[in-house]
Amino acid sequence: MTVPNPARRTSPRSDLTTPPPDAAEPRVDPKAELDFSEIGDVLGNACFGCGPEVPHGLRITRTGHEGSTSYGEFTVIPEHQGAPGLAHGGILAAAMDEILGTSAWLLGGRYVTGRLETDFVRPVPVGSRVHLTARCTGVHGRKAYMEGEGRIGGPDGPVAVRAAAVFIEVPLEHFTEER
Ligand SMILES: CCCCCCCCCCCCCCCC(=O)SCCNC(=O)CCNC(=O)[C@H](O)C(C)(C)COP(=O)(O)OP(=O)(O)OC[C@H]1O[C@@H](n2cnc3c(N)ncnc32)[C@H](O)[C@@H]1OP(=O)(O)O
Repeated sequence: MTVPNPARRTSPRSDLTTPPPDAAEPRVDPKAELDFSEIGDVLGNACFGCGPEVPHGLRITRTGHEGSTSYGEFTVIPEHQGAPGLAHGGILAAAMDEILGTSAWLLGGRYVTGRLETDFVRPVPVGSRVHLTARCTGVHGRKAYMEGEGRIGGPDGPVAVRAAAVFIEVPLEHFTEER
């Protein structure tokens, strides 16, 4: 298996996903926190990332949060394969999108992913349990800056994937208007 180069940069952030100096500290909305366990109900269980019965979906389980830092897990199944025996990179990016979106949800607004940057640090074998963590690093206007990682071999195992993102707050009409 390829050994990650320790000299490689340790953050996937570009300038676009780095909060500006005047960004505000993230504040968890107590209402969003209360709804945290009911996100599945909000999404109607059809979400590719977290729908518990979506065929071949990621079926990410949200395992808890501390402040805006949220935790989740999923198992890479054969249908998530890219190269033989290994998770497809797009699947790992989708998993990061989901957990980053969960932390954005805790801020209380309706956020969508504007930009998602991903570093694939080590291959993830099919059958792996991936432990996901995400946090908000700052809020600036409608933009929430997010970062996180996915580990294999346990919650404290080596990092396999890192991501940074900008989520943009949108009005309800974003989801309801006809297109
Ligand atoms: C889905 C959630 C449902 C909620 C239910 C509960 C959820 C519970 C957890 C579930 C977790 C799910 C996690 C999956 C989350 C997705 O996967 S969401 C789906 C993927 N994303 C999309 O479909 C978004 C598609 N894009 C768009 O609709 C529009 O481009 C956007 C993002 C709304 C922005 O358009 P806009 O409203 O016209 O905003 P705009 O004025 O252009 O930009 C506003 C600011 O954002 C900045 N910005 C805009 N785009 C970018 C960008 N790509 N990069 C950097 N900055 C940007 C602008 O520079 C601007 O900055 P300032 O000038 O204010 O400093």
